[in-house]
Amino acid sequence: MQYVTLHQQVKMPQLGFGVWQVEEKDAVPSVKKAIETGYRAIDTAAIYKNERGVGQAIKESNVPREDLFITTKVWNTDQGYENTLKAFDDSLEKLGLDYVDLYLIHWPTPEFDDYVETYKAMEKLYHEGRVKAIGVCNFDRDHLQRLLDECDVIPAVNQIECHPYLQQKEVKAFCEEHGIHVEAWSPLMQGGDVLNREDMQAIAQKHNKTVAQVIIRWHLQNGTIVIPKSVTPSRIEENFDVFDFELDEEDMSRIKALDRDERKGPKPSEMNVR
Ligand SMILES: NC(=O)C1=CN([C@@H]2O[C@H](COP(=O)(O)OP(=O)(O)OC[C@H]3O[C@@H](n4cnc5c(N)ncnc54)[C@H](OP(=O)(O)O)[C@@H]3O)[C@@H](O)[C@H]2O)C=CC1
Ligand SMILES: O=C1CO[C@H](CO)[C@@H](O)[C@@H]1O
Repeated sequence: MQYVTLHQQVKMPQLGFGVWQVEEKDAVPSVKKAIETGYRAIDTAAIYKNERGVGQAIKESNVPREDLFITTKVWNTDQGYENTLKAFDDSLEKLGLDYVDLYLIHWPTPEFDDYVETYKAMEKLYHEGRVKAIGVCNFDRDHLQRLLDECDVIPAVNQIECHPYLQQKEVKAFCEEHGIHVEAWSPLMQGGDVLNREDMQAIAQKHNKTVAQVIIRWHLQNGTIVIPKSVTPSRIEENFDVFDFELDEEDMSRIKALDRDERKGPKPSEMNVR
């Protein structure tokens, strides 16, 4: 496993396991399978409604807590200082843990203008040692700049939609400049068309790998943290089997050329749902 070191000197596995759209009852076998396979980082969120299942799988895995890296997120309706503290307690209780490794703001929802207060509550949790690191999701440069100007703890991570069709050059450059790690959500474009492209299949065949493995490898070689989701045991294994090959410069530049600003999710500035 490869790790990145976050601002808070915490080590985070660069490859983790995402659990959006994994129902509570399926979260237990899926997360247990992931941990057995070797994943040590799990990415959940209050809104995924599976924190109890994730917590149960963690317990049943018998892997020491300190060897696991658990991320959860504060949902839009729980933003604001006091609400965030309550939402965190609720997530912790559901997970059955006494700390989480990374706590993230799920969306900036800029029209409500309360992500700074939300982040300040997360700073309190960080100073109390109840979260090892804090960060954000779906923050554009101007949202990040406000946190840098008005808060004390630099976000450890910005988790954003990122895959070959949406390579996020601008936000990535800003994050790199400020030492904020980029984490890719929907790294496989939710299992979409990109997996069926002939040019991607040619790269995969060259390395005797699948297109999904090539894309995960591309994220890793770009220095991005990556959290593919699957409830299919063979794919859970496949997505982890990416440490025995390397894409060459030609492969990397062919994938780079696929960037076309195509999203699966909303633009951060336009996601103002509460
Ligand atoms: N912060 C945020 O706003 C967001 C965060 N996320 C996080 O990122 C994680 C990953 O993103 P997600 O949107 O789930 O999408 P992914 O890009 O990880 O794709 C998941 C889909 O691809 C399929 N799949 C997985 N592996 C393979 C494979 N090897 N070959 C073919 N198909 C495959 C899965 O099918 P199956 O399960 O049936 O095997 C599933 O349908 C989420 O689970 C969540 O933790 C996601 C969205 C937004
Ligand atoms: O992580 C995510 C998946 O679930 C949410 C909706 O229920 C999305 O908005 C979010 O980006």
